[in-house]
Amino acid sequence: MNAILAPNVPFAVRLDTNGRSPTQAIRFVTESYVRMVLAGFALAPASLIAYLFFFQNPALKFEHHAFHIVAIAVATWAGLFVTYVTWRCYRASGEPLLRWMTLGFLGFALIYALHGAFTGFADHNIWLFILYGPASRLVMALLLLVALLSYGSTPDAVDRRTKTRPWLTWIGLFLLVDVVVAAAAHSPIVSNPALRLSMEGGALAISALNVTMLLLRRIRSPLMVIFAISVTAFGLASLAFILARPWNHMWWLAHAIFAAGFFLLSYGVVQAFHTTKSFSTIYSQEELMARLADETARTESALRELQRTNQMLEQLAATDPLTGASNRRRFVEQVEAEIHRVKRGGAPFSVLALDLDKFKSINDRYGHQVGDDVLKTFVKKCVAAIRPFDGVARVGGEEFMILLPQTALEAARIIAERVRTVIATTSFESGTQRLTATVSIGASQSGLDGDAIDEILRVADKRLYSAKHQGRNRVIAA
Ligand SMILES: Nc1nc2c(ncn2[C@@H]2O[C@H](COP(=O)(O)OP(=O)(O)OP(=O)(O)O)[C@@H](O)[C@H]2O)c(=O)[nH]1
Repeated sequence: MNAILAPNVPFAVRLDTNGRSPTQAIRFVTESYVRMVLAGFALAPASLIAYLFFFQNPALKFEHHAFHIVAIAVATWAGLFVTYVTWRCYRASGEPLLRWMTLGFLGFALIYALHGAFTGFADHNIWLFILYGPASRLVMALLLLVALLSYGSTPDAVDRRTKTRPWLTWIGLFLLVDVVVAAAAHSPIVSNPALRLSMEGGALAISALNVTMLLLRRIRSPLMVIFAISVTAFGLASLAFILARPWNHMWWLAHAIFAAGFFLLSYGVVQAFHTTKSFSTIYSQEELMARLADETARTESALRELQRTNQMLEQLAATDPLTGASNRRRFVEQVEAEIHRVKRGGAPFSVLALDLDKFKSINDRYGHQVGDDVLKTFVKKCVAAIRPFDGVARVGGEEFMILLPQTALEAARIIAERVRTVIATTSFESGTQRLTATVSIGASQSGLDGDAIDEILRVADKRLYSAKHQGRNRVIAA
């Protein structure tokens, strides 16, 4: 395998002509490809416009009033629906871009509705019917440009979002545009083609400016990419309307391009509605993945912390707070585990029962604090005298037990003797006090002295009390 792979390695490195690693090069190529695909997608209507411009038969027309009325009615209702969804997003996020987009959709719907409603006037006053189209596109293009200019601005305060008055003012303004267009359609200036062309050309220029600014500001969030493609479609639709004559194929194509852009933008709005209710803070897949990784790392570290805390709590719950030795509960668990191990064929274990001699008189003579210090030192000395895996437990006031896994009684006796000697030769210190103490120890072995925990501990206890009765400071193992 290596012989085959080896020549490929320098080849892969040679791919890197600009000092980029191969993965960066591939990334650059794929990102460029995606940009080209998006640009191609946005500009696809241009090829249709060019096709009709060069090959359209000027005699061909499709003048169908009912169809036009239905199409514009659908567009108007869709416009009002999108206005509502965009407004809901704005109410939630307060994003100024969404405020202006809501106004753009609302203005478009209120003006464009008359383009459909006045279809019947096409034969009497064509301008009354036609002019509402460019007027609605111009108004929407303007408001979408302002929307882009407000991209990334601070969200509006909640009380501002809920005010109805500004919305009513804007509705009034849009209705005024309706009236102005009707007046223009009845005035002599309407015969000047510059009127319609300036409105449509204005919409085209503003859409082009909008896309240029988007590209210059390098705004690449997923919804703003949709915004850019849609605005490009609006601009191209205006271009097609400029080149069209009412009812010819270019004219219908212009409607279709505009509708495509409109529905694409409405898709973006609904995406925002279902996610962050915002156009600027919706995340790309990469950002989401990075955030997910961050959150996962945070959760994992919190889990580790929780585990550490749980272990600490478990340790605390199983430990005697004064001496740090295991408590009775933990000791019993450990002995039971040993019993199971022995039952599975393991070597026997032994236990030692230890009781400090005449501890009451230490307390009486030196005080309780000194007694406490003696107990602490006693545990330390025991731990030092036994093996690391043997455990010391405090099972009563000055009563302790030591578990000696895999230890027969004779070995337990030797260990107990070592503990006894260490304690008897220790100088216990507490403040300025120095004192000595002794310990009595009883030992028992699993199997030999019983198989159940109660039996084994009882025998150890019995021997401990024999040690006491025989004069203390001694070990009894049989
Ligand atoms: N300082 C201190 N003393 C304790 C603690 N727990 C129990 N004691 C004392 O330990 C003493 C145990 O005394 P006894 O059970 O009479 O036995 P002893 O004096 O050790 O005599 P023998 O066991 O017969 O050798 C009592 O005085 C208890 O108050 C503790 O946590 N700290």
